[in-house]
Amino acid sequence: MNYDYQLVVIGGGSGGLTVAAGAASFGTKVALIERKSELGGDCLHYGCMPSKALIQAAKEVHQADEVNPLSDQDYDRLFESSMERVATAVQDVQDHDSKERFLNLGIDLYEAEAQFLDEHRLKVGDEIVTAKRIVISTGSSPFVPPIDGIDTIEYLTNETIFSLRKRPKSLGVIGGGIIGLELAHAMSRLGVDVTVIEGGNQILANEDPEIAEIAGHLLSNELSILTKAPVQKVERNGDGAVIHYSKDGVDNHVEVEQVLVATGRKANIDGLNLEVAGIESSNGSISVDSHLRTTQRHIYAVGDCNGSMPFTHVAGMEGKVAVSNAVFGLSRKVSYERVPWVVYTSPEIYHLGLTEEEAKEQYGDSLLTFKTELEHNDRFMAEQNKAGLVKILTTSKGKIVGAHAIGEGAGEWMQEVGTVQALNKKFQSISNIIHPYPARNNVVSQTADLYWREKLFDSSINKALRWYVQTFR
Ligand SMILES: Cc1cc2nc3c(=O)[nH]c(=O)nc-3n(C[C@H](O)[C@H](O)[C@H](O)COP(=O)(O)OP(=O)(O)OC[C@H]3O[C@@H](n4cnc5c(N)ncnc54)[C@H](O)[C@@H]3O)c2cc1C
Ligand SMILES: NC(=O)c1ccc[n+]([C@@H]2O[C@H](COP(=O)([O-])OP(=O)(O)OC[C@H]3O[C@@H](n4cnc5c(N)ncnc54)[C@H](O)[C@@H]3O)[C@@H](O)[C@H]2O)c1
Repeated sequence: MNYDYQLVVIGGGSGGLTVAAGAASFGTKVALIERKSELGGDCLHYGCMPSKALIQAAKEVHQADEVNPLSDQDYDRLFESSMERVATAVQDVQDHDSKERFLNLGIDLYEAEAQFLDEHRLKVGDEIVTAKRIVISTGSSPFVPPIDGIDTIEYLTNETIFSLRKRPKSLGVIGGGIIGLELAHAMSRLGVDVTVIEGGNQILANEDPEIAEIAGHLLSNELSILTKAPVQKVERNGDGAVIHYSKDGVDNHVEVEQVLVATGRKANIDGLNLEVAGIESSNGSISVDSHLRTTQRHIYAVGDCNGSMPFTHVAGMEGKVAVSNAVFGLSRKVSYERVPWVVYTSPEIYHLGLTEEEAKEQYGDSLLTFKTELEHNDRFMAEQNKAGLVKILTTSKGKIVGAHAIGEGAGEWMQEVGTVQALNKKFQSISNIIHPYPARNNVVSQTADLYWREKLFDSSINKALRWYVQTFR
């Protein structure tokens, strides 16, 4: 059978753009279908980019306030200009991800919603497009739980919060995950009175509990955080809202001007008509095997829509694997073991691999844990940024199984551990790398030195060496 395209990609976000550009650069005849008028997806328009722009603007406002306390009028003005700055930043990246760039790669662009008619045919607006192979990369949207009264208020999500121009006096954030905390912290630094209400036992449920506890403690200096406080009901209150939650079995409430719902994500699969193409889903996401193939061997799914790990760098990594498999017919597998992530609160949190609890369960007594508190590092002392911790988990031979840190800039300097792990080197090898003093990554080599202290200085080898030196030298 002849097809219109060798490859059709559905969704022009982080995953879809990687696949379309990668496949086209190897001569594949590619169509990219995106329902929105611009390419870039969630990361560019409602996610990574606007949130990081906002975090930076808010950090600068916070620093200004520390030097010279800001008035209400100052905050109103700076809130508006920070939001304008976010829009400019998004536009800058948009220009880079322009349609022209993809058209110049020889890709045909369709601006329409795609829907399967069968396993090789798609309805794209008024047209029918046929494809030999298909990659689905339709991303995810905010999941809004069925909280009583939620439809009676005008709540914000990550899709609407960046459109605010007027500073709300107060904001209730339902959900203390990454989205909730990054945005809550930025908003509080822009002069908004923020309360985060998290139903679970800890904020940042996926973080190592010790790191999450430090984060909760530090963030509480700038905003209110409630844990073990599931939100049960919301009500309209004039132009604002009342959020009802229960804490320790006692019902309580908070009155706020605006509500941000940050309670997780749901894959964008509803309108795709997956059933007619024989594509199965499970727990609301498209089911894929380790080659990213769906239940139809010629159809792949990458990024947030397959429910693996909802990060841009994962969508990109999966996109590259999908290109290898769909374009070259290889059988490359995905692995999530070495995927780091960063929470861009201030200070930042770096996460790689297993938490201490998970690692203990897997490695038992053979697990080694190396920790350095930032207050024991010269640079962090010099900068008076002493709050924070580095925690590395290794096997007895030094294989890195988990790496966690909270500290100023941790997202950058901790990646050294991720790089060493990716190169299949042992943690202690960092000890032999000369770090410029006093770069912040000295705290990583300082932590690696602890491995040698444990292995050499406190061991029987050390006793033998001491005996040798004292007896013969
Ligand atoms: C507030 C926030 C902050 C974030 N910050 C970070 C961060 O700092 N670092 C990080 O790694 N990740 C971050 N993420 C996560 C990141 O945005 C996502 O993991 C990433 O965008 C997923 O890429 P994707 O290609 O799977 O989906 P998307 O980028 O969402 O792209 C999917 C595209 O498919 C289109 N589409 C959907 N259905 C159809 C259809 N039927 N037909 C045609 N088109 C369709 C959509 O319009 C969309 O453009 C953040 C997310 C949020 C919400
Ligand atoms: N820096 C980054 O890389 C970055 C930034 C933002 C988002 N992301 C990605 O987006 C994903 C989704 O983030 P998220 O924060 O929306 O989801 P999440 O699942 O991490 O957090 C949602 C939180 O909401 C809580 N919750 C749910 N219902 C509740 C209720 N009724 N009352 C109180 N609390 C309730 C949950 O217990 C949970 O802790 C992240 O896991 C991450 O992969 C990444």
